[in-house]
Amino acid sequence: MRICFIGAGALGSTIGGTLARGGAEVWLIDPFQAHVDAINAGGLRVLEVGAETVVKVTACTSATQVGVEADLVIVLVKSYHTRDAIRAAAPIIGPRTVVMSLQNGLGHEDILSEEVGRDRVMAGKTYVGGVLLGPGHVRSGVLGKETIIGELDGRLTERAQLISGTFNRAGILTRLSDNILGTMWDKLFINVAGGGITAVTGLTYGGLYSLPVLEDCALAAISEGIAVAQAAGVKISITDPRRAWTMASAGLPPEFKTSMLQSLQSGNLTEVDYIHGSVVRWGARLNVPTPVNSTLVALVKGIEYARSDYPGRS
Ligand SMILES: NC(=O)C1=CN([C@@H]2O[C@H](COP(=O)(O)OP(=O)(O)OC[C@H]3O[C@@H](n4cnc5c(N)ncnc54)[C@H](OP(=O)(O)O)[C@@H]3O)[C@@H](O)[C@H]2O)C=CC1
Ligand SMILES: CC(C)(CO)C(=O)C(=O)O
Repeated sequence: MRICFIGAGALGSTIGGTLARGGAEVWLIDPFQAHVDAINAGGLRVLEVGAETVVKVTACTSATQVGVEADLVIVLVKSYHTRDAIRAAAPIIGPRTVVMSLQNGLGHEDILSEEVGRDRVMAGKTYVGGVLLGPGHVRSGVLGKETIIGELDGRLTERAQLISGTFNRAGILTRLSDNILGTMWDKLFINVAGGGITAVTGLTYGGLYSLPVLEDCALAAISEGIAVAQAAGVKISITDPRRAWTMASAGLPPEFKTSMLQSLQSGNLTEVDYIHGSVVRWGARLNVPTPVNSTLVALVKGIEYARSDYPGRS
């Protein structure tokens, strides 16, 4: 199976490297030239549970360099780059190409469907983690972490089985779901638990999980998400906010920083619109109040704006 990753940063490199090590034909596509050059020159260095392996994999900065159609395109750019990224991937998308997002948040499948057609789009969520340590060097958190994929209409198709088989053979624990929408909301609750609060406070998980008033705020944000999903008729498996709160920190050290905090600290935009913002948008549609998530969206956007050249800035 020829698998092309659109976005080969922390997670794209982690999952792409693991699939390549497992024997799949993998292409990593990313504009980060130094990263691409390092991978092509010396392989992708993957640090996993203290041991480093070097994986031979091909990287390039543009889909035009691949020269052949992909069987599977996995989208792992930050959410706000999704539309531009899938448009730029047109040269590798043919009649049989499946396009799948493993990004955090909600709404990517609608963007992808608008660009490539809904029949080509599958959905997925992953609990795998990755950190880019430098060009060509990634810390992988694949071990014991589940990935769930599925068709948008819930059918257990041959193509879905093929993809989950390829992932499992490579060592990525993958399950096929006939309720991928529920899976996507379950994962959203995990991100809602700590994303906005840590972005606003600058706290690592050690701090977040020490202060009861922050736990109350997190539980309130998750509860709003659960109420919205239930109003939308989504079959979620997390119905107790405390479960999402506990799951969000499972296996992570006190010094862990959420991706939303990491984005702010590295001077980038966050995915707040796709995480807390999804709860707010769905809540507005269904008449479910979401004041805690609305406040978190406003505050994170305020922090992003404070770094811009806004009128009156001294
Ligand atoms: N890292 C993790 O542990 C996890 C991440 N996720 C999700 O995965 C997604 C990716 O996150 P992560 O890997 O951390 O992010 P990164 O920022 O590390 O990687 C994204 C990469 O995509 C590149 N990119 C931007 N535009 C394009 C484009 N048009 N074509 C190809 N590549 C492009 C970026 O380059 P540039 O920097 O130049 O913009 C960057 O190198 C997010 O939705 C995140 O929420 C989900 C679970 C865990
Ligand atoms: C690892 C986890 C679940 C932590 O909230 C995450 O997905 C993130 O930080 O974006």
